[in-house]
Amino acid sequence: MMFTIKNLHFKDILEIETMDIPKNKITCIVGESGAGKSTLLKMLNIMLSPDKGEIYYKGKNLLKEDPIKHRRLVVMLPQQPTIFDGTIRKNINIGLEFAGNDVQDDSKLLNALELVHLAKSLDEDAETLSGGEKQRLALARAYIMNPEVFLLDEPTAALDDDTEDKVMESFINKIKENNQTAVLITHSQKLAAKYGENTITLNKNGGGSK
Ligand SMILES: Nc1ncnc2c1ncn2[C@@H]1O[C@H](COP(=O)(O)OP(=O)(O)OP(=O)(O)O)[C@@H](O)[C@H]1O
Repeated sequence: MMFTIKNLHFKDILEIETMDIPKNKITCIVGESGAGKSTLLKMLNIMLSPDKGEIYYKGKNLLKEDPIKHRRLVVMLPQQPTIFDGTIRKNINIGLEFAGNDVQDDSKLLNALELVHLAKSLDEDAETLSGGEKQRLALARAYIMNPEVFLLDEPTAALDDDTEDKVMESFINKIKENNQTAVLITHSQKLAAKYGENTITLNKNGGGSK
């Protein structure tokens, strides 16, 4: 297992007796708005801690792990990713910089842009991109960090169906090739049916079920 959760409570939002998230699989988290999907994802990245209970990452208790080190291995793409002033190049490299890693050269950055189907120059100002283009830029930023696990919060919410399909297909093929794991929140039944190998449904006012 990549993550194991036991007896987790968080305010009146999450109550999860037990939950397993497998390694090398695509896990989709589904459930109505407000059910706590983003809250759960943030806990897997130590952005939030439960009031009670334990979360284990590869058998280690997350509450005892260094969040900075953990976030090199487990990278989160938030629902509304931040775009920084400056070029596309800077915006892809900035995740590596924040993690204290070396930046990548242009050929690697261009590979990442290609993977997310963003046909733009690295010198272009990121601020001028559309909402869906910014979302793909942030996905490229997560990808280039080469983590063990991707936590993706509605990564294709700003994309049309056709682009969503292209981006997810190449992204997921790549992470399969690299033996990586993904946990992905989605409202798209189509996406969950096509790519989900494991589905977790969260219900409002409490628990998770499988
Ligand atoms: N740190 C927090 N403290 C208190 N309440 C919070 C906190 N974070 C989120 N909430 C509340 O918890 C509930 C679940 O929020 P969350 O964003 O996890 O839902 P979600 O399932 O991801 O929803 P959506 O599908 O709309 O994105 C919401 O009612 C939200 O207001």
